[in-house]
Amino acid sequence: MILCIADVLDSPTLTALRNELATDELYVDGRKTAGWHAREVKRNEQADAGSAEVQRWRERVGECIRRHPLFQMAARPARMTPVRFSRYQQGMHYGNHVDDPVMGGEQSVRTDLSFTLFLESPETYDGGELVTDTTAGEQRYKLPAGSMILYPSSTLHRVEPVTRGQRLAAIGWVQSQVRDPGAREILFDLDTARRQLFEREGKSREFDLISKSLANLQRLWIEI
Ligand SMILES: O=C(O)CCC(=O)C(=O)O
Ligand SMILES: [Fe+2]
Repeated sequence: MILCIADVLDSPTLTALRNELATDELYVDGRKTAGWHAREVKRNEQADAGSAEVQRWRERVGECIRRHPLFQMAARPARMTPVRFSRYQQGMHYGNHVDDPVMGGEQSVRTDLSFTLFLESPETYDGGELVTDTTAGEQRYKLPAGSMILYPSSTLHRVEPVTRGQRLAAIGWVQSQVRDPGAREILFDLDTARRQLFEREGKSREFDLISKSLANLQRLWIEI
């Protein structure tokens, strides 16, 4: 399941964050954190370590993502990597690759889900689409600033070359409490359906039975 989540960051937060990330000195070559095969195709910059202020922003953005109700429902996060800020200036890109199955940090994270939170308005740059390359064909994503795409880390994907302006994004990886993507989607669908039912009819007998099933499926499938 691939999900786009709107309004993860509001406009004043985005403006403040873009100001913070406007300094060239913050960035290092993105190849530093790529696995040996991805390094071949990775041409971007990252503000990973940076100043104490950047560090605070990484935590703050991570919290905004973690707290988002739709992210909670879709990802069921057990662990997350620290958020990484990446910048693609004109000519930069990240060719087709698959993300490493385990990411380091203080804690290892099995990468079940990857996310990209777009930080620049799409009109301000050309190119820079995130492209997922699946057996069903390619899908291209270039979302409004503050919106995020959540996709299975098992997907082959790339970032198209930026041909004007710059692409700024916050990216990261999630280990889910529900390892199986099919099971995760069933929980997401049931939770969505019961919330819609509740909005329409309040706390009905049907709502209670779906809630019971949802809770019992979680007992079967959740690993903590
Ligand atoms: O910036 C993006 O949208 C994705 C970046 C990416 O694929 C990665 O860092 O592994
Ligand atoms: Fe990737």
